[in-house]
Amino acid sequence: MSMRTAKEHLDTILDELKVAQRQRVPLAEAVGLVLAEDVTAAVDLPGFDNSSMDGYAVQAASLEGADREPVELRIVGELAAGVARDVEVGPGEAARIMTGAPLPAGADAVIPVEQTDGAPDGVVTCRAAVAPGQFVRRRGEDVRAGTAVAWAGNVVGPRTVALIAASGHAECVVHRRPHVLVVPTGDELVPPGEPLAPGQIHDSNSTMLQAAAVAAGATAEILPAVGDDDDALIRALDEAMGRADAIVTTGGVSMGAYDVVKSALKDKGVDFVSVAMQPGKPQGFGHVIESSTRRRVPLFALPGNPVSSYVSFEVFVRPALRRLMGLEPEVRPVHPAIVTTAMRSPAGREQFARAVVTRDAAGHLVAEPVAGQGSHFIADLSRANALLVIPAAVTTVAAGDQVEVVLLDGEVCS
Ligand SMILES: Nc1nc2c(c(=O)[nH]1)N[C@H]1C(S)=C(S)[C@@H](COP(=O)(O)OP(=O)(O)OC[C@H]3O[C@@H](n4cnc5c(N)ncnc54)[C@H](O)[C@@H]3O)O[C@H]1N2
Ligand code: MOO
Repeated sequence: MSMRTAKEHLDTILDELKVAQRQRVPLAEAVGLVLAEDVTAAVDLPGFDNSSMDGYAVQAASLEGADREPVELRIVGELAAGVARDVEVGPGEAARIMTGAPLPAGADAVIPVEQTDGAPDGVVTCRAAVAPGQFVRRRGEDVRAGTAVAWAGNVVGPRTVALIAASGHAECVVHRRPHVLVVPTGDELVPPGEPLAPGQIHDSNSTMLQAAAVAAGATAEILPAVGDDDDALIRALDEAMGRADAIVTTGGVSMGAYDVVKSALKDKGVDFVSVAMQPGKPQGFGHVIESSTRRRVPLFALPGNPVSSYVSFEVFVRPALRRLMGLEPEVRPVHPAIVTTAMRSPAGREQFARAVVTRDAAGHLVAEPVAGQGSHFIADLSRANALLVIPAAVTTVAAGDQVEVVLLDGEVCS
């Protein structure tokens, strides 16, 4: 087995991945995805001159001096939001108007109802002058029909979908959301919630990897655990890979007598390598080919130890899924933090230790490594909110040293 750095392994993976195909989807399904085409407004925004206040549409000239001496105007009609503009306002006239209703022909301003006696019909008494254009939202002042409102490469969020919807579209073209197949392996695995026989454990990696894939923006499903049998693994993959954009297996990649993923896939396009990192040393990556369609699907063979599996997903699979989705950046940012306790790290292996990161009174990040740094400590993995990254050349870290941390849940609390 060749030995490579985590960065080299990630670069190898990213080099071999292409951004997912484009697909037209309803706006609600586009959130979190990247636009593959510019979006052009089909309509002006606002679509017509309209009122920003409940009040009366008037000619501003009719209310000259109304701030000194109230002016009476004849009510010639009423406009609610959603109605056609079938009223005309002349000098000395007013039309009762609601917020969002079209400004009637002839009117050039709106006096808010609070500055009048609020008469529903007949004559309205106005106690303020208005400037031309006051409380009028002009057609096209926000967006002109035919102009671009969102661009290929933009990540679609709630505000983008508001604009695209207002601009006249129910759908947009994005890079497809990848679907991930999570494939647990090992005769010892039992689905969560089921009773355990001697030697068995609950399959916790699958749920973890599915959740991590969904958190990264993909959809994911879990296949029934495959036993330590090469043919069973190949059959399971071939049956399901038609619906997958990426496959993540867990377990069966090290040196054991029953390491099924490695033995079944090493001649089927997957490279098994040792990565100079801890945890996560044994890794597999390559493209497997669906026998009926010859379609190539990227496959990540992650180690079975729960912490190794999680760290491998974070360091390799998450950036890869983002690449498939056309998202940047590929990796989470690193931040400086002060470590609270001394640590040792193996020579020649980059360490991704788990830590609880908080903010001190001065606002600096402080990283407390969790007690259990072995690859099987699920409780400490769950408690941690950061990976503390120790470079391969560093073997000891003293309390108070500055280290680099990757925050797993975004911001930290103090
Ligand atoms: N002789 C050697 N042994 C091992 C080496 C080595 O270099 N030489 N590497 C160790 C390292 S590092 C790792 S990491 C693991 C990787 O093991 P595998 O990927 O082959 O995984 P398994 O042997 O199938 O399982 C390891 C461990 O994880 C548990 N497991 C597996 N799947 C799940 C699951 N879905 N949910 C929860 N837990 C799971 C499994 O029961 C084992 O305890 O190899 C070391 N050994
Ligand atoms: O590399 Mo293994 O992933 O240490 O536990």
